[in-house]
Amino acid sequence: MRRVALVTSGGDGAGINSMIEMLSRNKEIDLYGFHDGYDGILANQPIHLTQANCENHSLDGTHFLRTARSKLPYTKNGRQQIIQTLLEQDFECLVICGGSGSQIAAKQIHEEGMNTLFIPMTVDNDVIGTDYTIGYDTALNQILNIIANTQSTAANMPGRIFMIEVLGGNVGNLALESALAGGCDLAIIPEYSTDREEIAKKVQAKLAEKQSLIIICSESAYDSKNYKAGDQGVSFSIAEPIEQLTGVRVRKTVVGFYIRAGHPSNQDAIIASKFGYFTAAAILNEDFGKMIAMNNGAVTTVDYNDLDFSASTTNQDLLEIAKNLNILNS
Ligand SMILES: Nc1ncnc2c1ncn2[C@@H]1O[C@H](COP(=O)(O)OP(=O)(O)O)[C@@H](O)[C@H]1O
Ligand SMILES: O=P(O)(O)OC[C@H]1O[C@](O)(COP(=O)(O)O)[C@@H](O)[C@@H]1O
Repeated sequence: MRRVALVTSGGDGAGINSMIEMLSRNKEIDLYGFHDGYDGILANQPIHLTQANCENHSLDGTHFLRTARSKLPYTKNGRQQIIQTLLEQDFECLVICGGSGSQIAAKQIHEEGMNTLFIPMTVDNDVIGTDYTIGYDTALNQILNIIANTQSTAANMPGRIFMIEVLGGNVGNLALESALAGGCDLAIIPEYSTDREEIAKKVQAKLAEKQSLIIICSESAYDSKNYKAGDQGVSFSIAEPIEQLTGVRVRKTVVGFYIRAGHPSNQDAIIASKFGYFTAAAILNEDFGKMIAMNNGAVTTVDYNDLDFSASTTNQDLLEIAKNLNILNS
């Protein structure tokens, strides 16, 4: 039996239970999870993740394991504490599920003495080396529900500007994709100029052509570097000059954390299941130091050393379409 530890780290992502459930099915793997990310490893109360414990819960919105942000991996000393605790318990590998920050930690922990595998999980879909992250599709679907309802009220009561603010961290993928999928009029994303006056002029020009406008605004569309992940309310400051210029009140919805929870969509559940299946294979083949990824529609394993951390994670195809449609804040 291969003794394997698993943590989730950073923001939660719907579907991760499917990945864990799939991994727990493998009879050659003895799987243990720790609550609360890296801190949970030091708290050292492993939970045996057997198939019997995991089955029937893969589609739950509540994860098998709580996730968390932790100071530990930022220092070599912290990482050594994690490694030593796991080695003392004879773990052969640590599976880390998380976003772009957790990915850095996974690589460092691997290089410093503990085999790791990394599974991309974040609603932001901003992880280097993979087209897809667990949780993204469910979050998009939740946003699309909100857009659909807003479109109804926009049709019922014309003459209004609606602005829907969504999560996404430093990357505009959630805003970009939901604006395109939802047929919205503008996506304000951090990759483009967030100059308030320019945005207001663009909105004014669009309002001259349409009865109502629906704008999707990324949480990080700040015009300064002061943004911290999870800050909310940027749409209020963007709306102010729009209202002054157009004389129309902006009706705002800050979607916030509603989108991170809930039952996973089929896409999240099936991709997570595939990730679990390929993670088991990587463990049995001792193919460590890798990320399980989705690229061009296929599950792949990507060596940490092949990751280009300076690359953009914004979806370039969608960006091109949005640019051509003139629905970006540029
Ligand atoms: N540069 C880094 N070096 C080492 N560990 C990091 C780094 N960035 C993040 N981490 C670890 O990963 C955790 C999650 O990272 P964070 O960026 O908050 O979320 P996510 O992994 O979902 O992007 C952090 O709390 C920290 O424990
Ligand atoms: O829950 P917190 O700690 O406030 O974090 C909020 C951040 O988490 C996210 O929802 C997901 O981020 P990560 O998955 O990268 O951790 C971001 O969209 C948001 O900026």
